[in-house]
Amino acid sequence: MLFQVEMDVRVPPDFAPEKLERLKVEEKARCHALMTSGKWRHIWRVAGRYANLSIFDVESPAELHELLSTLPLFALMEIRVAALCHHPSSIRDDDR
Ligand SMILES: O=C(O)C[C@H]1C=CC(=O)O1
Repeated sequence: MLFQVEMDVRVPPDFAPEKLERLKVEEKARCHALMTSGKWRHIWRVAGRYANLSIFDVESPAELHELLSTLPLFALMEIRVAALCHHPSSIRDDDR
């Protein structure tokens, strides 16, 4: 199942810089692991914002929630999810 996920990172002004750096390193590693597994299919930076637009390919909404809610930066992110399905005009068979 494909989901569009938009993540806006909201760092409080008083957040400890060294803790943020550690979380960012952990987040990058988790992202790489999930991309390697195929579950995190794409990630793009949203120009002008500390945010990304991602595509996840998972078995269920429950699995997506588990993957997102255990991200190291989860507590600092505002996340919006949209379920995706094949468009009848699409000529691509790999976007189902
Ligand atoms: O930078 C971001 O968009 C937030 C988060 C998502 C992946 C990652 O490495 O950090």
